[in-house]
Amino acid sequence: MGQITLNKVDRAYGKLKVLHDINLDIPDGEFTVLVGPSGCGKSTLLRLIAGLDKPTSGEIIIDGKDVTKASAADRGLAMVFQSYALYPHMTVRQNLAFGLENIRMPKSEIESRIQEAARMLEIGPYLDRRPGQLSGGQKQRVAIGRAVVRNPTAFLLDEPLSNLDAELRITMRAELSGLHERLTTTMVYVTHDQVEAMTLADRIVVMRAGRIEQIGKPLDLFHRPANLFVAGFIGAPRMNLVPVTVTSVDGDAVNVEGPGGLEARIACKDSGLAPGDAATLGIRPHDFSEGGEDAIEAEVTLIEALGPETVVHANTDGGQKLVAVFGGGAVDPEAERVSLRFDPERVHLFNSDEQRVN
Ligand SMILES: Nc1ncnc2c1ncn2[C@@H]1O[C@H](COP(=O)(O)OP(=O)(O)OP(=O)(O)O)[C@@H](O)[C@H]1O
Repeated sequence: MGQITLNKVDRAYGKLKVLHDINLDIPDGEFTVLVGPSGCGKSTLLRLIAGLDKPTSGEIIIDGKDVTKASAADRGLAMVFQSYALYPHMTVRQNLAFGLENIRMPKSEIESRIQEAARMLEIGPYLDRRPGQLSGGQKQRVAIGRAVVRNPTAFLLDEPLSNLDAELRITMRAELSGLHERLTTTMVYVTHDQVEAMTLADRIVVMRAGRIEQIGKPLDLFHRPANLFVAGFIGAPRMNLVPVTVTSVDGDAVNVEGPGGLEARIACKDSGLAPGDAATLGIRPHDFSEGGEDAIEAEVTLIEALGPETVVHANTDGGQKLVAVFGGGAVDPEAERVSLRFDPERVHLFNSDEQRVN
């Protein structure tokens, strides 16, 4: 089992409140990823679950048991850190065995767990080396191995891949995903890398300034962000956020106008918007196509030809910056102006409280 529940959890350091009213239910076996900008409280939340820190108020329940006041050792969880946290003077084998020897596990059981973890993580050839004789990727495998041998109720991983180079991160990402599939153990994973979040998570928890903004499956967050913050945070390049004015509202649509001659009729019922209201139109860079009627005219500021894709940066006549992504070769790399068209069915409309209304 590995069901984790947080009820009304707050954490303050003196007067600084870093977590506000966190309510989160992580089902057994789920891969949950906590994302958000630097300083939003992801690591603090993970440390509270781990028992390395205690909430100022609220409760933490693991498998139906209130562990709010329990020590880290009594929670049956295993943590993996960005910095690996291996003992430098011990061999890999000793690093893996250390926690198990401390709880006086029989030697034969320790050895069989080490062999199993070594096989799973392909670290068998390095068991007699010290951490200083390993590459970054190998060290991180050992750090994960040390968690695996403990057979924990849940894995808590704090940016485990951020010290690795780009190529290795991709490999390790796939391996972590495979590990979760094999072990089916709950994993709670902190990252600020949204590709990691999108590819690893069963559910993503998006945080901002100590609060949860939205919890959902990766593609639900991408297609149905609850608010402007989540819309801007999930997806790369970032969603274009264009200020618009509501010109009219009828039963099932809102008409808006904006910079560069932008005019759009967006299907939405009960938006609460009225003519004259300020709103924000969200358009994903991949949802633009070139030219046609109703297009937004803009001056090109940069074209990045990446091969399979071309990223166009442009400024509308009203000074609105836009980013559009087209297929490779779809745009003349020397173009000075561009006409950007979007499908009103694919855009997002946000009210002045930053909530999505369509
Ligand atoms: N021991 C502490 N004392 C005082 N403030 C702290 C302490 N630990 C964390 N904070 C503050 O709490 C806030 C949240 O920090 P936390 O490390 O949880 O953020 P994070 O989202 O994990 O950030 P990052 O992505 O940069 O690691 C920050 O403003 C940080 O300065």
